[in-house]
Amino acid sequence: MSTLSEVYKDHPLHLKHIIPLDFASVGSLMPDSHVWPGSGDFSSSEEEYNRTSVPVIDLRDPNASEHIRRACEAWGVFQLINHGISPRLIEEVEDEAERFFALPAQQKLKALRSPGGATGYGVARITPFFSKHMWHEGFTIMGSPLDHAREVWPHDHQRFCNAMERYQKEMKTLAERVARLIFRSLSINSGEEISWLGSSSINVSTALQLNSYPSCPDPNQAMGLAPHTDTSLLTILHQSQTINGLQIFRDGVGWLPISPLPGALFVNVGDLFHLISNARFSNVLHRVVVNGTRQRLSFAYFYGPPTEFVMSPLCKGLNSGQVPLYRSVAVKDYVSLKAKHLDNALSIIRID
Ligand SMILES: O=C(O)CCC(=O)C(=O)O
Ligand SMILES: [Fe+2]
Repeated sequence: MSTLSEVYKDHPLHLKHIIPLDFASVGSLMPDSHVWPGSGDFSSSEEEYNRTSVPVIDLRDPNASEHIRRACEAWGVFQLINHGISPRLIEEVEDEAERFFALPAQQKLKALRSPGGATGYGVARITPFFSKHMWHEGFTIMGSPLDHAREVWPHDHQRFCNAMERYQKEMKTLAERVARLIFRSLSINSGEEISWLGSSSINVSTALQLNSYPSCPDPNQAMGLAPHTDTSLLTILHQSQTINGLQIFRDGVGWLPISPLPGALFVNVGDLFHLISNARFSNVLHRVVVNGTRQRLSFAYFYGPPTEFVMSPLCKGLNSGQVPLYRSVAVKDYVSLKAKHLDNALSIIRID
């Protein structure tokens, strides 16, 4: 059975699309490579609207599944509270991520993602689709980060590895719980479609992405992370508690900032739940803007079915008379399609 890393091996990248800028060496002048044409003003006056409107789901609520269904239909995102992830663990991951991103560029490059690799230090995977670079550096982890971490810290990598491994373990359990609630909201409680969910012997597709957005000399000309949807079933995001940056796109409204809600994790529907729900759930388009004074960190945990699993719009999720909008596709083939086409991957498998 192929892993997510093996799928990415078929889509090697050029080093110029892997190596981040040495942000610490940038003075007050933006390098042209990072100036986005027509980016203009990223601020939004919708902050209050967002604060009151993005659904907040309490995982202890007995009706959580129903609330999540409504949130996935109307928004494709929600803030999750009482999720059970210990604040202490989140702090540890923050400390370790900060320790890594604060290293001199030379040191960080020791963990550089290889051209055919999926894990390690580098720019966002979506970089080749844009003519300008993003104001961002990342570290992708799938399971143990030991191989990369010991290159960076030959004698002091254990605390980084421990924090990242424990965080992924807890995130996996949480993602399973949330996925089960979402499937239940589609009337899928058992059966072939979710036979992989929660199984200890079947490898689900997961990745932990540590994101760092350094402070920027001209935030209005830079892009933290360009607009994209996630390839996952769902994504669980922790973001720095006091710094805005993430924005979601709402039809008829435009870009809305997602202010961090203290203690909450932010969940968004990815392409795969959009497909499985036959487009009932929105795979929300999102981006990240940067700020002029502070570095922002976020940790995205991507969760999906095993790579061999074939997804199709679920029959039970379809009301009678509805037709499937997408063709069936194996997770690995969809990941490949997205690696090649980014914005068009879903339209390629759409049934006209
Ligand atoms: O930094 C964020 O808030 C979002 C990160 C994100 O969208 C991603 O890693 O896919
Ligand atoms: Fe994302």
